[in-house]
Amino acid sequence: MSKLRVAVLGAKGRIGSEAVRAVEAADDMELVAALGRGDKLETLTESGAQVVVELTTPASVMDNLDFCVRHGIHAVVGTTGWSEERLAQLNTWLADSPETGVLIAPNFSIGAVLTMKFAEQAARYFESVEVVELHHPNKADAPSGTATRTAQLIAEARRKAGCAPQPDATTTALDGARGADVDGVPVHAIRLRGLLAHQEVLLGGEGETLTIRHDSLHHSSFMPGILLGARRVVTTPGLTFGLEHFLDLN
Ligand SMILES: NC(=O)c1ccc[n+]([C@@H]2O[C@H](COP(=O)([O-])OP(=O)(O)OC[C@H]3O[C@@H](n4cnc5c(N)ncnc54)[C@H](O)[C@@H]3O)[C@@H](O)[C@H]2O)c1
Ligand SMILES: O=C(O)C1=N[C@H](C(=O)O)CCC1
Repeated sequence: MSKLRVAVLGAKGRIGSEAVRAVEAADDMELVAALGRGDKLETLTESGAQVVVELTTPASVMDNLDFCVRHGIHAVVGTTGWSEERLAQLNTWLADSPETGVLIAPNFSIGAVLTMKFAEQAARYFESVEVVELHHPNKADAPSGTATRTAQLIAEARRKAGCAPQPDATTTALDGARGADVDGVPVHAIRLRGLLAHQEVLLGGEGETLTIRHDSLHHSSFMPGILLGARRVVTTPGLTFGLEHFLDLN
């Protein structure tokens, strides 16, 4: 059977360099290009890449995806910074290239995907819910893509269940003291040397609390998800948001 021809964008970065090694080690894949900042995107077409693993920066990701989708190259995207406007733009490009698949995964680690799922399930049973994400201090964006997605899933679950707004008597607060408001859910971002990627979802009800915590201790935690994404995206046209859609979680 022929091997899947995979390219990595952001190949010298923290997660990109790990992805290069993971693709090289996968029996069913061939690494055909490993591009860094300033490298020509035409290398992707010249190398016959079928799937691009996009692990760059929010400033670069849209131009890279524009190129990939225009050339019918599928993409697995871990880069953060997704807004409704960006997703709409990407969907417009995909409409002109209906065979092409793009997976955007706020987090590729199975534990983080399960954290999001468990938080979504638990959200409607508790009066209060807040998200704390903790990352290495080289991270460029806050809150993390994972925390943003977690908060959105929680908010949606609470809306569907008709939950009342969260109790919070705070009337005076220093800017930022109550975190960022993501769809009504407070999200707090910690940046600390020694950490990689961690998240706690704190839920509180009368007389009890529930804490759901996940820790990525090494970039290797993201690799099975990236490889699964690359295998599945080639037969899944259009936009898929979240690795959970490629996992049998129900
Ligand atoms: N979804 C996930 O599971 C997951 C996990 C870890 C990191 N991330 C995200 O992945 C992104 C990268 O994270 P990182 O920690 O590796 O950052 P990093 O800064 O270490 O790496 C980014 C790399 O991309 C390169 N780059 C920038 N523009 C480029 C371009 N146009 N073409 C090719 N390369 C380009 C940079 O030079 C750098 O080497 C961030 O958005 C981060 O949040 C996602
Ligand atoms: O290290 C990072 O940067 C990470 N970014 C993603 C996010 O913003 O959620 C996933 C975890 C690691």
